[in-house]
Amino acid sequence: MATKGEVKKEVFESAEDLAVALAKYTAQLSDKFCKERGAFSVVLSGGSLINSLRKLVEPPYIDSIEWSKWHIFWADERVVPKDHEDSNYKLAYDGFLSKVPLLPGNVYSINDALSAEGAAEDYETCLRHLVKSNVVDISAASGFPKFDLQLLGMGPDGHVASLFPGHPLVKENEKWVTFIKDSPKPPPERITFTFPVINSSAYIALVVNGANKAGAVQNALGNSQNSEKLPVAMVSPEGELAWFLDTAAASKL
Ligand SMILES: O=C(O)[C@H](O)[C@@H](O)[C@H](O)[C@H](O)COP(=O)(O)O
Repeated sequence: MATKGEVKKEVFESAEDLAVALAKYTAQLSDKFCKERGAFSVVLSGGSLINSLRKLVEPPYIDSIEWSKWHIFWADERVVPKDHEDSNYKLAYDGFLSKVPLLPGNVYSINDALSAEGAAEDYETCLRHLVKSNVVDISAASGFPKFDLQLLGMGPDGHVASLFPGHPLVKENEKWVTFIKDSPKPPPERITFTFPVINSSAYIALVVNGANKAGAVQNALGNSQNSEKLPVAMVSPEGELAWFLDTAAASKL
């Protein structure tokens, strides 16, 4: 069990080693939460993270994980139809979700018929129902939903979810889910979890690879004195933060 506020960091020689370790970590947490709560709430983001989850769809995990107890959410989603190439849902579905026996009703994608603002409100309403029914835990400390595991990537600029450096959304501290219409990374319209929701998590895995991310990793984990904190450096869950880095991303540490 994690110590409150514990930060772990592991650096992997290859993408393969990282994927193996991430699958093991996720499967162990799945066991723990399925036993303790009868459910496992898992938050995905987009990007290369989905490929890093590829070992979960293979033995032994494909057979040993209690997939019917998983509930899948998105830390951020682009406001595009679910079959659009830019959709984080489509990315996750094609690369991961369609390959494991989840219950379709346990996959909480955004309502793609709504505007960005409407979709964010609708997603927050959905989360509030799931907190009431105990599918999603609530943090006694913050009053925000407490997801069992958030699997987050990071952009080269240090963004996490759709919380970008210097953007006012980084400071949102009331809403659970909000929207952005001027994302510096296309597409411009997205919905995103806010920092209080990210930081109420029981476990967060930050999965980061590539030399173009070394500076942002240094900002979060190194001794960068005068640089302003990037969003990734504000990730500080109630529970455990585990960094999964490749050697290139860790090269400035
Ligand atoms: O909607 C998005 O744009 C993604 O969710 C985004 O937040 C992603 O996780 C990072 O940009 C890392 O992406 P890579 O791992 O592909 O660099």
